[in-house]
Amino acid sequence: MTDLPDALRLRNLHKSFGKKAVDGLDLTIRPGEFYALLGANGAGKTTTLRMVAGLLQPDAGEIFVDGVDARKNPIAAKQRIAWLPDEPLLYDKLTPLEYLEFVAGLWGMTAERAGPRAEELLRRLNLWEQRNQRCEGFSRGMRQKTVLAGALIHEPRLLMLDEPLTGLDAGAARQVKDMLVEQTRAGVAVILTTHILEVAEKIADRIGIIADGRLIAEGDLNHLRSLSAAQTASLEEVFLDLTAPREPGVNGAAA
Ligand SMILES: Nc1ncnc2c1ncn2[C@@H]1O[C@H](COP(=O)(O)OP(=O)(O)OP(=O)(O)O)[C@@H](O)[C@H]1O
Repeated sequence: MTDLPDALRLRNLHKSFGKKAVDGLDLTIRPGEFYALLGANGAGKTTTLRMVAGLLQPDAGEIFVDGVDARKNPIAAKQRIAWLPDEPLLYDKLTPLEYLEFVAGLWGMTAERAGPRAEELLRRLNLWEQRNQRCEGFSRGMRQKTVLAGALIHEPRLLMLDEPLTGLDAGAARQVKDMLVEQTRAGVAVILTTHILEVAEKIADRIGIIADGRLIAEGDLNHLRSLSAAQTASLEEVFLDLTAPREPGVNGAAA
């Protein structure tokens, strides 16, 4: 395991839209690691993930995915990535099975490889019974599970999810969370953004806190607690403490 390349390595990543959105970000995620990226609205989380997914061009910096330089070899990098945006596109007139066939076709997968993989994913996410129903009548949870299956069809090494649990009921959220943890056990690295701090607290191996496009703290919950002036129990309190605006000369958050 140790000689595997990092699932994701960002070095000195920059992106500005007039105002800096990502400002010299360094981030490393190991294979099989579950990483939660936290930050207030506008902190730069989505911009970071969109650059990794190849949807936005960085102004500067390095992006390596599973050892592949994503800026030099974007296609090879994309083949290793699954990207689930916060408002994923699902074709309502397709059934889950047709949707997975469509996505597999975009990846150039053969029917021999895609068919069993689609069945495995749909069964695992409790969608097999609905495999031939059009997605147009689906609940938010069923839609989210369908796009998650689509994101995983090509067996990516790095799974990136932007707010994947927002709006899901407890049952659907549990199925998605279980699926993500299962992926990490199979060696897939997972990075997700979430405002549901309990998810990060309970599932993540490591948590990164981003503010103004910079990583201001990173580690497991105990480590983050040790950085917080409050040293309080919940991640919510630690997060609020580390991201609170500081008066000059006040110690607290890690630089
Ligand atoms: N396409 C864009 N054009 C102009 N500004 C943008 C664009 N995308 C993001 N920004 C700005 O970049 C900054 C970072 O935004 P980003 O969406 O990455 O934050 P975020 O941490 O994902 O926030 P949220 O939790 O609200 O999703 C914000 O100031 C945002 O307004």
